[in-house]
Amino acid sequence: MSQSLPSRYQAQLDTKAEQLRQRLAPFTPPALEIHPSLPEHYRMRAEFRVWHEGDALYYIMFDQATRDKYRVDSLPAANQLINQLMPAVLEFIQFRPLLRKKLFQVDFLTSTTGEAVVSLLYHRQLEASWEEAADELRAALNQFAKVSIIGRARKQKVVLGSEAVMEQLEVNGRLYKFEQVENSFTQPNAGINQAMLTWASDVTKGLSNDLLELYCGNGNFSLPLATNFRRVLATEISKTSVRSAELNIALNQIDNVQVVRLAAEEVTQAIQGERVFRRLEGIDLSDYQCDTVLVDPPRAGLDADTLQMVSRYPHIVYISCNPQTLAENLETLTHTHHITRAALFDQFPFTEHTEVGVFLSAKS
Ligand SMILES: C[S@@+](CC[C@H](N)C(=O)[O-])C[C@H]1O[C@@H](n2cnc3c(N)ncnc32)[C@H](O)[C@@H]1O
Repeated sequence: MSQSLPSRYQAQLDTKAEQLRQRLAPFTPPALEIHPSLPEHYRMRAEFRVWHEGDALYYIMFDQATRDKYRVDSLPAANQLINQLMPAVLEFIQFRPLLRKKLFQVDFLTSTTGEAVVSLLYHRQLEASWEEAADELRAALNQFAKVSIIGRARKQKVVLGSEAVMEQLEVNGRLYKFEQVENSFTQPNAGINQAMLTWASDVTKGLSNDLLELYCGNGNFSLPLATNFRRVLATEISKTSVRSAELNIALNQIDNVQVVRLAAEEVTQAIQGERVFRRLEGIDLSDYQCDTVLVDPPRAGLDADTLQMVSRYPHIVYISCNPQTLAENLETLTHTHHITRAALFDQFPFTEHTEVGVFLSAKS
């Protein structure tokens, strides 16, 4: 008899937890805290290639191992809204050449508040008649949610509605509003994101002075953590995300977070006084007393200079989407720090991906 979904879910989580325990074992962490996800319908965004075959039109994805394409009519990992929008988009487009011609990809970005941005990507330029047809599609999809449509082609972007969804996440009983912009980084699993924010808030409770944050995205961690610190200096490389973080600070009426567009490598240069940045005009770095640093880097982890810089802070919160590069960085960080908390966040159930949070304190 085949296993039920809850027991298959638990089995995959147990495997991930065991693999992570083994990977972290050389660094003698405390007991691993485990944050399970919903077993399905947890993804707030999804991207599909579109396959044209005669009159037929369907979504495809690619097998990670073989790169073979396979047809996708629904995606259990994606939330209900995406699963409603998926067939509705294709049915509408199938016999409308204006919308269908040279369409090669459809992206869905949704929020728990019932908003969606559907992006249609084309290998052709989009004319005014495309816009009229896309408006009709938007009206048809509005029965499911507040839907915006974006048409993308080479050097062209047409926005019908908004480029973003407005997400709401609850951390320690407070609701935070986050603008999440199409085509820029946002955490895909809203429930797990909420768990990560609550965990980061918990591990930094009782710390004093200021927080330095690298890779802050749209201010996802910056805003909920602002209550634990006197001030937060949050940095990020992407212009879109920095603009979004600034908007999110205003939306949530938070007055102790400053966002600056700086790559992690540039933060190191600025802090060490090696380079002066116009983007830091009006900000006196020596005014900040950052005893804590939070990093949430891409899969590559921290570069050598950032790693050295981070290791000089008494407290480090490290959020990682790649246990392998986390372990490589921990080989350096555990010379000066020990791990006082470690958590597995099952951001991507039934995949080989594991999200990890580690809190380190300087050895006395
Ligand atoms: C894993 S995401 C985390 C974003 C954010 N902390 C969140 O929770 O949504 C990594 C972020 O790092 C940014 N990034 C990538 N390379 C960077 C670099 N060299 N310096 C600074 N930020 C970078 C990306 O734009 C992205 O927003």
